[in-house]
Amino acid sequence: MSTPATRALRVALRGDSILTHPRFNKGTAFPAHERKALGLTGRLPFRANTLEEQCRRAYDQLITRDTPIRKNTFLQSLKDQNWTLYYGLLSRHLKELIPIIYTPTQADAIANYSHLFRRSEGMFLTFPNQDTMEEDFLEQTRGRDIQLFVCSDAEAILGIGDQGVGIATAKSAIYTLLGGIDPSKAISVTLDVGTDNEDLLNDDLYVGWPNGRVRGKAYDKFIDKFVQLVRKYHPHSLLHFEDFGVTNAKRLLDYYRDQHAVFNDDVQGTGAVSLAALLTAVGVTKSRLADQRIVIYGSGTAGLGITRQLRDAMVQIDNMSEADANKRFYLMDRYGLVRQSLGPSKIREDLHEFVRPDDEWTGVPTNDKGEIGLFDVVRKIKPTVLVGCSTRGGAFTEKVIREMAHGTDRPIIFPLSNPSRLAEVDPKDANNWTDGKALMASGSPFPPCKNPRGGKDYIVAECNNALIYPGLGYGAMITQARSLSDSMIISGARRLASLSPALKDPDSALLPDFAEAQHVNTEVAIAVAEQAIEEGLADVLWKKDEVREHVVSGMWQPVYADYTYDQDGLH
Ligand SMILES: NC(=O)c1ccc[n+]([C@@H]2O[C@H](COP(=O)([O-])OP(=O)(O)OC[C@H]3O[C@@H](n4cnc5c(N)ncnc54)[C@H](O)[C@@H]3O)[C@@H](O)[C@H]2O)c1
Ligand SMILES: O=C(O)C[C@H](O)C(=O)O
Ligand SMILES: [Mn+2]
Repeated sequence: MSTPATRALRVALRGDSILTHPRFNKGTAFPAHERKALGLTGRLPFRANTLEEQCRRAYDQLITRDTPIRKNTFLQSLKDQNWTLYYGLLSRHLKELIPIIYTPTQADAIANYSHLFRRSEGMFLTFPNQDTMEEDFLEQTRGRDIQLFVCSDAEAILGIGDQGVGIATAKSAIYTLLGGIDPSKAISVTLDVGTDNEDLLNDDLYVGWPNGRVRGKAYDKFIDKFVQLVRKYHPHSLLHFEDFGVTNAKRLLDYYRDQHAVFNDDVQGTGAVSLAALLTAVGVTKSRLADQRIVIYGSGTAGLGITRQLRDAMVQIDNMSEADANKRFYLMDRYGLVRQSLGPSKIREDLHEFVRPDDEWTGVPTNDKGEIGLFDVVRKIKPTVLVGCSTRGGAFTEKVIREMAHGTDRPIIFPLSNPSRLAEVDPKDANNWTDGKALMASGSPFPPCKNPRGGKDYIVAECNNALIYPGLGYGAMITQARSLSDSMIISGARRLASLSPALKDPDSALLPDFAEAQHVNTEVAIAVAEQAIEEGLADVLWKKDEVREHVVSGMWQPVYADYTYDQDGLH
């Protein structure tokens, strides 16, 4: 039975209003009987197309756009018109189009958001309007079964910093594309608390709130007001945090994780995908996680998230004590190696477990500020693993990489900073400098590398959290898990690692290709759902052997539904 409100909405969805509604619109794919029932016969050209034909036409239009950013704006318009066609097209050209709607092109789209702006998408909750936040929230969510909120305050967008507004919509689209989440059940939320980006503040066309960033108690109160609305009206939803600044990301995650199913992608998603890549790499080098000496270059949100995830995996998988596992890590930041004598003014409190003692470094050269740089760290400790999440493009110089290759046979090198120009090293260079011995994975997509010793090209795995976060999130959502536990995340990472090509052929990529990203995320979701049930965190009563079927059948697919229409409206 439809309520008067939904009936009114259904009856209203006729004619132009259905053609301009991206969720229900089929464009030329409306069949004759639906055209007749919905008042569309005179609004559409005669011939009805299949989705396949529409995808062909859209693709032909897309490829006339000659730059990635023009392709991105074209696809954004398509998304505003017709979700089924948009996701149908992306699914048919996954590998080619993910870099257009997501990393790396998304970085340019966000940096130019105010100038490319055509139509708003998702929810905007802005600091000066906080008195009406509940009304504004309900205006878009009332009566809807929202299962996923993807929110960002845009303080640390990829490696390009404070952008005021942006990112949540692309991350949400990837959930649908790769994780099968119904786009009508997901909502992206911009939490606009201002920006400290002077270029934006001086730009007359900037669409966000032109004010310095709100911080401290006022910021916390604003965020809390939003989180409490999510909890009150959608207690079973997943709340995904994206690209918050380093002073907020982990703090908010820790604060809310016992209250609601929250997930921070930069901390946990990045930790999980990096763990999967490293599990495969140590399989190739026939060693254990616990045997590695790991340098984390850039100890911000992602750097610490990766460190803690790898550390926890050493404890869980290799039965190491936490204290011993902590010692396998050498964290670095803009002031060099994170070591005792830097003092509390430089070392954030959450890095304390990983601070190196000074006596370990006597005799090692320092700069005039007493800092130890990457080359000297590499020379002294001979790392087996070097991870970059510093936003410093080119920081892994030839000298550093060659030194690393002196100390270990198969250097494991992950330049994870995005977009491409911020990668700590171009994999092609690292490949040459190590004579093709490096085992690599990068945050943005890079082409395969020629093998300097002949033989087949080396495929650089794309170690981007999009290979796992849609599955982690969907696995938690479909089981209505009360939280997304560390064990659920480790299960997802292990499942991802088990699908890596390098497991079968050590010369292959460390992670599955993004062309497989839908299948991979489905498998991750199954592993996460199984673990949620095993841990007693799930709110569903499925037996283990039923999980796969529930996960797969619950996924939203970009295919047109048949509409029926009666006096109650559209169904
Ligand atoms: N591949 C992925 O899936 C993935 C996921 C998350 C983040 N990232 C990338 O990682 C990078 C960092 O993201 P974040 O969210 O952690 O940002 P962040 O700002 O929290 O962290 C960056 C850290 O690098 C440090 N840093 C800056 N200059 C440095 C230098 N010269 N040497 C050493 N450290 C330096 C900063 O002080 C900071 O602590 C971004 O480029 C982002 O795109 C990639
Ligand atoms: O957005 C991405 O491509 C990955 C990651 O979340 C990032 O912040 O770089
Ligand atoms: Mn991110």
